[in-house]
Amino acid sequence: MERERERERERERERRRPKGESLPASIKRREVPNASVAIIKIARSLIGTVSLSALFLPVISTANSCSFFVGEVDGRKWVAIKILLVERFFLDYRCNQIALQRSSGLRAMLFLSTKDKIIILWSAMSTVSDAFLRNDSFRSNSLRSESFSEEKDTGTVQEVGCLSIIVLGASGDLAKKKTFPALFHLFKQIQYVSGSYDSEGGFQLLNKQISEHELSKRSEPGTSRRLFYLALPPSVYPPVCKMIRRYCMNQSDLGGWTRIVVEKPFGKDLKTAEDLSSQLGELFDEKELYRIDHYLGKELVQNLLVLRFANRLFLPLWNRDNIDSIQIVFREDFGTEGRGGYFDEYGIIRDIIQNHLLQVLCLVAMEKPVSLYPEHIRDEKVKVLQSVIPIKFEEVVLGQYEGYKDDATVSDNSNTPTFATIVLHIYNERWEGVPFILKAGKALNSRKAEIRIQFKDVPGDIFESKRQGRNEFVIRLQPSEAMYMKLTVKKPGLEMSTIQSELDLSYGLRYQDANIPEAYERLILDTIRGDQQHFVRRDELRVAWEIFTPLLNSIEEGKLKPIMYKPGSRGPAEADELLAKVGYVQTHGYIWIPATL
Ligand SMILES: NC(=O)C1=CN([C@@H]2O[C@H](COP(=O)(O)OP(=O)(O)OC[C@H]3O[C@@H](n4cnc5c(N)ncnc54)[C@H](OP(=O)(O)O)[C@@H]3O)[C@@H](O)[C@H]2O)C=CC1
Ligand SMILES: O=C1O[C@H](COP(=O)(O)O)[C@@H](O)[C@H](O)[C@H]1O
Repeated sequence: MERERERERERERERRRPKGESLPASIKRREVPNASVAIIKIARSLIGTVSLSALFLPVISTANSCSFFVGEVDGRKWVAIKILLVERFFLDYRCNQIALQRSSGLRAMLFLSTKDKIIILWSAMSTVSDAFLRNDSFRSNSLRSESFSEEKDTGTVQEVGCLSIIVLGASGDLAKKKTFPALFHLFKQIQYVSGSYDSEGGFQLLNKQISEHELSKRSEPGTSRRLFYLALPPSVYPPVCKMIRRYCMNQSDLGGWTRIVVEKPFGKDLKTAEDLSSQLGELFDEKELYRIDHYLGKELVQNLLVLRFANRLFLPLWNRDNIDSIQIVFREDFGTEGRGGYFDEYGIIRDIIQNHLLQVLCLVAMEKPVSLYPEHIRDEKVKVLQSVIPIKFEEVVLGQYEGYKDDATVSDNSNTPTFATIVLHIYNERWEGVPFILKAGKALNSRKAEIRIQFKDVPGDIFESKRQGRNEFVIRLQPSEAMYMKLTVKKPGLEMSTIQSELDLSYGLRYQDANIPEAYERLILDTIRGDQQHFVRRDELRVAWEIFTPLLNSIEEGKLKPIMYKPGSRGPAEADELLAKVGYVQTHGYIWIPATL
């Protein structure tokens, strides 16, 4: 109540405050409701070539109101725009864009006194952008331009050309479920062109249609941007990419580009993945290829680096001295549902573990990157993967749910696992001896994805609290994003006894007004920005396959067989036994009581 009253008082103070008050004399604030055009005009007149590209327009025009701040420091003009009711991502993106346009101006702004209103405003936007600003704004311009390679790619040329996103595989399951909803949410404009993937005429027609579209948008030759999204089976990637290379490349010498987004599965094992990489590598540079893994676009996955490296609290704890085991878990409460044919060829290890869970493992286990520059992050991910030692088959439990083979598209004697628990070990200074347990299953009793970090027992425990359970730090990726730390506390009351409780950061409660974007929306925007941080690099992919290929071969040869489990169960009991064997201690009697406001 008191907090609410204080907030109300603050709102009232804000209402009464004359506009511009408490800003330095050289800074003016203007309120502009629904003002995309006005903002662009004013920004242009102020700092010349501000490019608020097509991407910004829908964002700004859907915002409820915009405030922008203009100022002059040491004779240099700058502008900062605050858009209300817009997702955090766009704020970050916009900040970057302004930084790109006038990095000297922005830095001048940040060099103002920390009590300055502007800094408070920017910090208030979001912790992530705050961290970004603090980390990045004081870096050299060359590093910044590397991080946001649009600028690097295009030199001094602004990206103003027409943007076309071409989805190949438009009638498929992935396009329907993920790609189109994300694109529609972002751009609300979709045209459909039909043609065959192996016909030259089809791609010539496609090129004609895109060119006409670009002309209709008055895009200067050389500036247009074409993003090809391959929502296709990997077998057709090479022929389709050849056609794109031959018939659909745009003239890109004035800041335009062509980029290719490829979906998993990137191959079936080390050899097929490497063959595919080589074939695509002959047609496109690595910087043109975006291997998408949508788990890297999830809010709490993107939070991992901030959590680990922006919080002093975790730095000394995050290692073998304190952590006993780490689980990365994916559970789905439905089966293959019409995707049996695809799934039977790939199985749960290729579908979920080799990509999504392994990517999460990288972010949990990697060392601190030199900077947030995408290549520095991906270098660290590769290093941690290279430190994974060969999987021991006795530390693997496979399962298949009863009824899986009833699907007409699944072979009657299928050996394909729909469930797997696999223990990985990372042989380095930080993690030797800590099991990383990757668990994934379909048709289980619940749907969730989480990271569970279990700490070691307290040495010399005078409270004997270990019987209450160990400390666990849980990062729940979905559903209902949350981070919570299970702690032992004194049971409230006269008695000196202990109970399990939690420090709980439930996103739904803490960030009630925040709109968490879909993973695909973020990643598509990243491809347009040219930011490859959240995409899988070729060498990363190769090591990921090196880790799992021997196990996959043994399953294919029938040397390892899945244990049957009931749909709607926890999966094979042997999986929980394996967990106990590698040291996981389940907490009993812990009851979570959700907080209320
Ligand atoms: N902010 C929030 O939303 C919070 C929510 N909670 C909720 O409180 C509940 C309890 O939390 P918590 O203790 O962390 O999670 P759970 O009790 O769900 O699971 C804890 C661990 O025990 C394992 N486990 C569960 N059942 C068995 C079993 N029968 N045999 C062997 N292992 C088992 C789980 O495996 P597996 O991963 O396979 O299920 C998991 O590793 C959960 O529902 C949680 O979501 C708690 C705190 C905060
Ligand atoms: O990549 C895949 O992911 C989905 C699960 O995605 P989520 O974002 O809902 O967790 C899974 O159902 C599918 O089998 C797999 O191919």
